Amino acid sequence: MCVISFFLFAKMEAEGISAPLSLSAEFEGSFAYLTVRDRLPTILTKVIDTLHRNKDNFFKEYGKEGVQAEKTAISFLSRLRNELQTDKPVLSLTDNAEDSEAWNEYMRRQQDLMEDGRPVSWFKSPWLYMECYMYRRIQEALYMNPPMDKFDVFKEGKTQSYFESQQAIKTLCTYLQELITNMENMTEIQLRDSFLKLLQISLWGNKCDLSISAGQDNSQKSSPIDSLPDLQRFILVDDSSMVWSTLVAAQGAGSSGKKHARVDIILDNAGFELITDLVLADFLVSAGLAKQIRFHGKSIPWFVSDVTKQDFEWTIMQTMAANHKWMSASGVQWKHFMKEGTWSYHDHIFWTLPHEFCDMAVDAADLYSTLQGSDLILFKGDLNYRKLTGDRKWEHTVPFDQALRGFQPAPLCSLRTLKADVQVGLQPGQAEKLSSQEPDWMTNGRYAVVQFSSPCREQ
Ligand SMILES: O=P(O)(O)OC[C@@]1(O)O[C@H](CO)[C@@H](O)[C@@H]1O
Ligand SMILES: [Mn+2]
Repeated sequence: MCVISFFLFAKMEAEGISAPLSLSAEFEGSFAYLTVRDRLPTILTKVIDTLHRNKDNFFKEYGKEGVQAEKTAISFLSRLRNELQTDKPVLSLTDNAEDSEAWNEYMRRQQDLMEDGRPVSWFKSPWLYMECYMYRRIQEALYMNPPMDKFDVFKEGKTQSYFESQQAIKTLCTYLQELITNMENMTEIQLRDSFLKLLQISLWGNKCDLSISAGQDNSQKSSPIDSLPDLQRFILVDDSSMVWSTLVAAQGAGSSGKKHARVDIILDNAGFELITDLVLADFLVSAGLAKQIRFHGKSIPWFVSDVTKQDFEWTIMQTMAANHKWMSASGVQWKHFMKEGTWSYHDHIFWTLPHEFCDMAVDAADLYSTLQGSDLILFKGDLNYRKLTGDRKWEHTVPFDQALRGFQPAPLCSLRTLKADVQVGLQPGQAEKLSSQEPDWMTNGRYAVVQFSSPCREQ
C-alpha cells in the first residue's frame, strides 16, 4: 500500500470509518452459521473417535497413565462439543502454554466489542475467532493431559492425503525434474511459462483441504498438469504476471552482484498441497529466481490438514524414500536445501492465533518485521485469505489493497481456492454473474484467485 494510501487508511481508522462487519454464525443460514452448527461438531466428533481408536496404542506406549489421559481428554472434548452446540460463553485457556495469554487477551478484546454486554459465544461472535478458538481448545485438551500433549489428532488424515495422491505426486516430481534438466536451455519466456504453471499447480493444490471436507478424503486424483487448461476459467482474479515481474525485479543487481531474492511461503495444507509448494520452491531456487525460501507452518495441529513441523519433515523424508526415481531425487534435493540453509522452516505462534493480519504489526511485531525482509510472500489457502481480509463482509469490488487495511510487509500474493464467503477485488458485475450461475460460488471450492498487492504499487 502506497505511503499516501497508508495514511489515508490511518485517517479512515481515526475517523472511525472502520471495516464492515465480521462474518459470524449469528447470521442464521450463512456459511459461517452452517460451519459452526454442522461442520465443527463433526470435526470434533472425529477427533474424539480418533482418540478412542488409539486407546490400545496409548496403553501399549504409556500403560494405564496413557489410557487415563485419553479418557480425560475425551471428556474435555465432549464438554467442548456441548459448549459449542449450546452456544455457551467461551472460556479462558487454562493450560499456561506460550500463547495462552495472547488468546485470553484476545477474548477480553472481543468481549469489549460485544453489544449490551452479551458474552462472547460461538453463535454470536466472529466466525474467524470461533473457528480458530475451537482448534486451540482441542490442543488445550491434549496439553492438559500428558502424555497426550504431543499427539497429533489429525495425523492420520494428513498422511492418508499424501498416500492417496501418489500418482499426482509422481507426475509432478517427474515434471519438475524435466524442467530442471532443461533449465539452462530455457528462454526467459519458457522460464516464465514454467513458473506460471507451477504457481497454478500450487494454487489448485489448495483444493486438497480436510477442513472443508470435514475430514473426508480430499486427495489429488487427476494429473495436476493436464487439468490446468480446463481450470483456467475458474480463476476469478489472475495477478500471476505481477508475481513474475516482482520476482524478475528482485533479481536486480545488489551491491554484491546478484541480489539474494528471498521468497516466504505461508503454508496451508499438508499432503498433496505441500508437495506442490515444495516443487514450486525447488523451481524458484533451481532457476536462480530465489536464493532463500522461508516456509511458515503451524506450531500446533490446525484446521485438520494444516502443515506442522512434523508434517513438513515427514513429507520430505517420505518423498526421499519413495520407490520412484524422480520423487526420491526431489526429496533428496529438498533435504539438501534444508541442510544447507537455502530452505528453512518457521512456525511463529501468530499463525495459530485468531488475529486478522492487519493486527500483526502490533500483535506480532517481530514476525511483521521478519516478513518485511522478504521480496515476495505467497499466502496459501482460504484461511489465510480470510485473515488477510479480516473475514469481513466486504463489497466484492473493494480493492484487495484496501481490504488488507495496512497489512503490507512486502509484495504479497494470495493463492486461494474459495471456501468461505469473503471475496474482494472483483470487477463490477462479476459477483452478480457468478451468483446467478452458481449461488455457492464462494464456498464450493471450484473457483480460485491469484491476488497480488505490493507497497506503493500504483493502484
Ligand atoms: O485454509 P484452507 O485449508 O484453504 O481452508 C480452510 C477451510 O476449509 O476451513 C474453513 C471452513 O471450515 C474455511 O476457512 C476454509 O473452508
Ligand atoms: Mn488449511
